[in-house]
Amino acid sequence: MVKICCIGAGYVGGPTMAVIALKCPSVEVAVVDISVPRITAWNSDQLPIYEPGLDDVVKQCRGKNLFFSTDVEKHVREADIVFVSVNTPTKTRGLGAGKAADLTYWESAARMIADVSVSDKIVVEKSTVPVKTAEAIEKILTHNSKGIKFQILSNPEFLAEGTAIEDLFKPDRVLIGGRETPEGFAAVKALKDVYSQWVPEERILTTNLWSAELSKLAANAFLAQRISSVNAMSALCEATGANVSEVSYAVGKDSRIGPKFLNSSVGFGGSCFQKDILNLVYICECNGLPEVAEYWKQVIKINDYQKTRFVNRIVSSMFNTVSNKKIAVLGFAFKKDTGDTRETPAIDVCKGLLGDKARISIYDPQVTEEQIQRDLTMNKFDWDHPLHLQPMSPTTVKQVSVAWDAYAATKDAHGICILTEWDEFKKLDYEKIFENMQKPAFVFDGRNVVDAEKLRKIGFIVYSIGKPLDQWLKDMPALA
Ligand SMILES: NC(=O)C1=CN([C@@H]2O[C@H](COP(=O)(O)OP(=O)(O)OC[C@H]3O[C@@H](n4cnc5c(N)ncnc54)[C@H](O)[C@@H]3O)[C@@H](O)[C@H]2O)C=CC1
Ligand SMILES: O=C(O)[C@H]1O[C@H](OP(=O)(O)OP(=O)(O)OC[C@H]2O[C@@H](n3ccc(=O)[nH]c3=O)[C@H](O)[C@@H]2O)[C@H](O)[C@@H](O)[C@@H]1O
Repeated sequence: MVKICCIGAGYVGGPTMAVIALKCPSVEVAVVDISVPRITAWNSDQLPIYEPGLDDVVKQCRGKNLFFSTDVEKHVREADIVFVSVNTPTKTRGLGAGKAADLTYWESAARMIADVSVSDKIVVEKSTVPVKTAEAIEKILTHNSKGIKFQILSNPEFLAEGTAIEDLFKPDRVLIGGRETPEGFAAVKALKDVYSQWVPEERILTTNLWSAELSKLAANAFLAQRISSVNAMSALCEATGANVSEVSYAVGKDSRIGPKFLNSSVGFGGSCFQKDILNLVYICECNGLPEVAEYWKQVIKINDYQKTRFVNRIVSSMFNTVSNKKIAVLGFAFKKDTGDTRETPAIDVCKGLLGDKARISIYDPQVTEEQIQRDLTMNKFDWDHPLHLQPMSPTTVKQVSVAWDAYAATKDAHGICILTEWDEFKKLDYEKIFENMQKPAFVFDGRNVVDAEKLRKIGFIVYSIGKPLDQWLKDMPALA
């Protein structure tokens, strides 16, 4: 029986391994982590991450061929294939701070693998890493290996949160990069044999190591670039009276461009887009390509601009001050169908409003009060370290409260900001909400989820990102 061990039981390691266990009953899969609470949660009825369909998959395999454990060394020692899916945060100190990937967790995992191994192993990079990381990992493993042979593969993950199980069941592609040597080809084949138990042959792409590593960074950069492109257009739409949804639709109808990933928003969030682009920028700079670095930096600049623009629009529409006004924030997660708040645009928007002394009442169906308070007090990039290593800030932001539903959050509010596209926000009783708000009552829709015309008929002043502006908003222009 092939034994797989995955180091890192997070958003990638957990779901990916659960699906491998489900689809490959003859493979034994152990997912290990240094975080005790995380592993305890994986072994309970309350899984540590919210992901549609995940509970079902875990329930079918856990205890049969899927195990979650903190005994990292034992499972690594026994495994034939070791996936490494640990954090690769942005460095906050030293060389490359604010851009380069911090490979501390990766390096310590590699050293541990070398220390405990007593048989040959395939080591798979599942985390997103800078191109050429495999070379460094190979050095660590071979210099400490006591004669044991390691083959390094790059097998980046392309799942998106909220649709992880669907994405893993039917991936657009699985990418495996390896050394172009007989041993390298054999390792690639061994991993391919795992995926080919449910992924059609033509969707499993094999490349050299560097192409696989770089393709992951490139894919995220291209995806984020599309959002920044449409968000840049949203600003121009507001200035000209064009409607960004109509523009996206018309542009996306070109089969060379395609319709997906063209929704204008308050900005992209999530643990990876910004981190991976910063990493790409750093790699370009290190390789003497400042023009290329500058090109990709712009994707992040536009994303920051979009969040700032949104805050400025709120403040300027409300007579240029939100001081002591209650603003209801609907949605805090970085997208719907996840409780993940890493790098969510809601953090920057809330901080912007707090900077103007607003009182904020937040409702999100999947995010806890503790998480929101931590997010609003944590330093940038601290969120991407293992949970037990994150600073536990004892301070809470007094002007922020967390409500149990959208009606409580919006009661007596002056304005509503919609920051996550949860389906339930489309179906709220906005007449009731309007009655219970201060007047004039504002809705700032950062996700274009509400029917703006319907809300205007109720009496709201509505701002929908990238859409023609109400007369009120035209009369109160926002500085970008
Ligand atoms: N979240 C996502 O949707 C995607 C993430 N990725 C990449 O996958 C990697 C992991 O991301 P997530 O799963 O989101 O992170 P995560 O933070 O949810 O999980 C990482 C886990 O690794 C554990 N860990 C860290 N060092 C360890 C060590 N030395 N030994 C054992 N466990 C250790 C942490 O405790 C944590 O539970 C990152 O490189 C990320 O860029 C790639 C595709 C999608
Ligand atoms: O490497 C990763 O971590 C993953 O990053 C993204 O997945 P994820 O961040 O989970 O979610 P996305 O659906 O890509 O959304 C990212 C952000 O962009 C925003 N977005 C997305 C699409 C769109 O049209 N407009 C838009 O603003 C979302 O609301 C969200 O804030 C990629 O889609 C995955 O392929 C990749 O594996």
